[in-house]
Amino acid sequence: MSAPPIENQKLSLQIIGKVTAEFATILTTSALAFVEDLVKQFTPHRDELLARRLERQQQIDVGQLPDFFPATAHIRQDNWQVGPTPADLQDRRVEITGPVDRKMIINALNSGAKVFLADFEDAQSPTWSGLIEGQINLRDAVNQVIEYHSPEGKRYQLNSQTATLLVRPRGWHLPEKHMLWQGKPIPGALMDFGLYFFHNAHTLITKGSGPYFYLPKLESHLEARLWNDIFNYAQDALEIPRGTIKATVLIETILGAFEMEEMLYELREHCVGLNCGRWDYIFSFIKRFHKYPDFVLPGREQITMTSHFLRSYSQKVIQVCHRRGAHAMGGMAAQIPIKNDPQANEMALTKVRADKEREAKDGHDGTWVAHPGLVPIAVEIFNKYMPQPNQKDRQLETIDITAKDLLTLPTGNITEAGLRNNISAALQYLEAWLGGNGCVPINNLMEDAATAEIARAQLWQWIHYPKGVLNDGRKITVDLVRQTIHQELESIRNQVGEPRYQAGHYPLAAKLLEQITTQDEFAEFLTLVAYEHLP
Ligand SMILES: CC(=O)SCCNC(=O)CCNC(=O)[C@H](O)C(C)(C)COP(=O)(O)OP(=O)(O)OC[C@H]1O[C@@H](n2cnc3c(N)ncnc32)[C@H](O)[C@@H]1OP(=O)(O)O
Ligand SMILES: O=CC(=O)O
Ligand SMILES: [Mg+2]
Repeated sequence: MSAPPIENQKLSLQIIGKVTAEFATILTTSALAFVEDLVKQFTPHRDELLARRLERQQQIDVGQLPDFFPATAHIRQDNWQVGPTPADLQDRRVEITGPVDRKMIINALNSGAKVFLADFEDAQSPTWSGLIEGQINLRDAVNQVIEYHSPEGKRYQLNSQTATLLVRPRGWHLPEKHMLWQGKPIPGALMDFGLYFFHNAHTLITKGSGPYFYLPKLESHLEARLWNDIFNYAQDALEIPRGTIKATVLIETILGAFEMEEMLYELREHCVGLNCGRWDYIFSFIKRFHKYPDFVLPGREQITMTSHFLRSYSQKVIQVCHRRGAHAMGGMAAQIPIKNDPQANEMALTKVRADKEREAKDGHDGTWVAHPGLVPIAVEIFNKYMPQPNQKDRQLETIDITAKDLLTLPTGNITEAGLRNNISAALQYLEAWLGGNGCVPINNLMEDAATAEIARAQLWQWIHYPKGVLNDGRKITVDLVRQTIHQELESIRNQVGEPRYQAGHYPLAAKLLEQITTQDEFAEFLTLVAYEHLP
């Protein structure tokens, strides 16, 4: 299917957000016509697939546990490979991620990592200004003219050698309320993908790179097929050969784990890898089984990648990817460097090292880091275990991961410290997110939308089921959570001081957290609830 010429189209997309002179360089008539085309072509199907997610949830709610589909067994058995991997994606040993903030984009591209994932998703609060500024920043980065002057007088610009750029658009669930089509918010993913692709695809190709994407939170191979259709449509519209776009799919939902091979198949012309998005994966595990009183997980600090269900899933990702010629990317350790406390810092770095070492030894072809200070550590470990650009030739055919492995509950307990940490982290994260910041350090850990989802999902689960009991015997109740939210809010208020507290969004964060954890219904996404309050 090829798109009609953009110049002949009459624009019916409505822009509700502010359009400054600088924003107008992104929100051009041609770019908006392109986004509008994508929206017209693909929104109805996106809506159907979101409805299908709810149907799957209803099936699970009545006891149908997920399993590998008999109907797609031929895809898992047949002989096929993904399309070729471009030269600048062959070696992905360390990928740094970060929001589309101007300074951070420069720092990340200069960090020494092989790849930079510029994030419109877990690490980005989707304010209108933040998103459009992010598009400006990315365009300037692609054109190698990006600069930043800090208030302290420091000047930032790109090094001669930089990381390969990958962009992660928002997940299918997130709307963009500042762009309306037929009076309704458009899918945020189509805005992020459409604007970035329209403005940068040709330049990237000319530079010898390409339009590369990370695809988040997919729940089924049909959702992967939708992205494939979008890629074909977009490439045809801009007269770019099909197969030029290269994507990496995050396996970060429990249902997606049962269809990872099918997802790779659907996107085989466009897909070069899968990634273990461990944080959303844990969240998805809690969410999809939230009706099961026995599926109550221990405190999130105890759910590590060595837990059977997570280790099994990461091994499955490696097995599937290597069988099909794709990169099997590892995930993000939550630890970040700790300033002014060498001992605590060393302990954090030891945890990061152990995580990266396990990934490299297991067969991952690369990993994620959250901070430039972690790049040399991860590089050193992957250099040691993977001197070659990747280890795709390592086949894990003797490993047999079953549905039971993927559904084995992690063991552990729930402590008061864990309860307080979930409440405090969710409160502080939500407050930051409502203020336009999508990734923050809290207690020396990186917290983003995925980790905050785990925190609030656990609180809901612990309140609602008999197994939600602290290790000192106290049942976690609505009253206990309310009272602890209040206490943690006061403690944060003392810590940040009155001016910061008054200028921030703390009471709203507390209200939303209380609502989402104590209500009967399990909210599909925290970010959807909070988005109503975002400018
Ligand atoms: C579950 C998932 O989806 S994981 C993927 C999503 N999450 C992310 O992308 C995490 C990204 N990381 C971050 O946002 C940050 O590292 C944080 C918020 C965790 C910590 O940030 P800070 O407290 O500002 O870190 P810190 O003060 O140590 O930063 C030192 C320098 O490194 C820079 N920096 C820190 N993290 C990054 C990053 N990820 N990319 C680029 N630069 C970074 C800072 O901008 C700062 O630069 P400067 O010295 O030039 O001013
Ligand atoms: O996106 C990554 C995750 O862990 O979630
Ligand atoms: Mg994620």
